[in-house]
Amino acid sequence: MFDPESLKKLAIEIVKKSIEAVFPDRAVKETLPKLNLDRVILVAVGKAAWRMAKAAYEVLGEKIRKGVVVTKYGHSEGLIDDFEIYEAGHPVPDENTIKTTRRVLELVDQLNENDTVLFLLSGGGSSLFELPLEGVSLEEIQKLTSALLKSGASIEEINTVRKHLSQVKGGRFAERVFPAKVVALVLSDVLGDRLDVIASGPAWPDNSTSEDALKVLEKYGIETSESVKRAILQETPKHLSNVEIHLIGNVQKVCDEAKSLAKEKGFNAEIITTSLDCEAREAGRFIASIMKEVKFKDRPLKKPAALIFGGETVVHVKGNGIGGRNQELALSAAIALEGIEGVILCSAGTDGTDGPTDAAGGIVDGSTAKTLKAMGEDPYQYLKNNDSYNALKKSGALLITGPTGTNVNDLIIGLIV
Ligand SMILES: Nc1ncnc2c1ncn2[C@@H]1O[C@H](COP(=O)(O)OP(=O)(O)O)[C@@H](O)[C@H]1O
Ligand SMILES: O=C(O)[C@@H](CO)OP(=O)(O)O
Ligand SMILES: [Mg+2]
Repeated sequence: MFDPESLKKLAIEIVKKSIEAVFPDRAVKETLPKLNLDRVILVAVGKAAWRMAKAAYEVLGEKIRKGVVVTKYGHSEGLIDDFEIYEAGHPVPDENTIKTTRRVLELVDQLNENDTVLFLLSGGGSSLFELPLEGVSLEEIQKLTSALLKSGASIEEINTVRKHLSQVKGGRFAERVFPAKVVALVLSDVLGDRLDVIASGPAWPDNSTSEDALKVLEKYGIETSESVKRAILQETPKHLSNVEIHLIGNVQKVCDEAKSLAKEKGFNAEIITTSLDCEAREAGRFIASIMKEVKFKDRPLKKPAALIFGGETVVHVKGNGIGGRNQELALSAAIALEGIEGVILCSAGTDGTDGPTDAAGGIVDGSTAKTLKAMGEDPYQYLKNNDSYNALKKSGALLITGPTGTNVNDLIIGLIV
């Protein structure tokens, strides 16, 4: 039915088309017309900010009085009318983050109760939209962010800390906009779609407390200064009266699309989970074990089968290699699938940038590990050193899409024939 090359092409096609289904322009254009907005100040923040802003401009045009966009380096695609377009640091904030956030606050400070801020929010916003509380320096925030990212802490834990050190996170941006109104369109890259966790919830009441934040630092043994601890004790807002939020895209949507595409191609398809959140290498091995079950025992699905997973695994980085959670998951699966024919696994970050690399993820089969060994390389050593990027590069198993403009977690599909 499928030779290895056509199976690989099919897997890539399903992943790419599924990601296209959650492109921000489609999601914004479906929602905006229903909101009857006029004379808005547009603020777009996150990895998908540029495309969300462009789509909003195409729908609202002159109804937008002013537009400010801040996104990750390399993620803006030119001018949008007379909007102010900025790029800043991700996943660690930098000087441009601070400069742009000050500019946004300067704009919203001039608003009154008759004004509306159209807030287009997507993942990555925690690093791209930040102004630390008084007494906390950018350097301290940068150090804390890097330590938290490497610690294996979940995004919910990371953002619990970040919300308690910021003038714009944990609902404080909506507070600053008051008495003007915030209408927010949100692309979720957080499992369970918690609105106070996505991009650290700038326009949503914070469900976490100062105590929760201190507990996260203790749990991961992360040292901080006295001034940071004092800042954390300032509690975030728990109620907001000026916010309307619309969730316009998430990992469920991208998995639904993958399932229907796989079924169209004649596969028995099932979404196994949309909340995959364990260590990437364990996920890779476990998914490979289910793929073997289908291959040799036709369960839980009969061949030809498509297993679909959504979520956001974590990587506890100990080695000094380069990679990302999708690349690490793919390499781990490749090791477990070695020698098995008629299986392919593709794992991709929907934003197109997996970890600090230019890859979206990896696409592996039963020959990937063998290819590395034939070069005298040991796939397991690469995994141990968190060097999945180089292992997949050497074996021609990197998945490159370029920044996709969207950001709704990770999509993994396993095809078995
Ligand atoms: N060498 C590596 N191997 C595997 N994962 C890594 C490596 N370096 C960083 N990471 C992981 O990449 C994550 C950040 O990647 P990124 O794709 O930018 O996340 P997101 O898309 O959620 O912003 C970090 O949480 C870290 O755990
Ligand atoms: O900005 C953030 O807080 C997170 C979650 O929304 O996004 P990312 O993991 O892409 O940095
Ligand atoms: Mg990413």
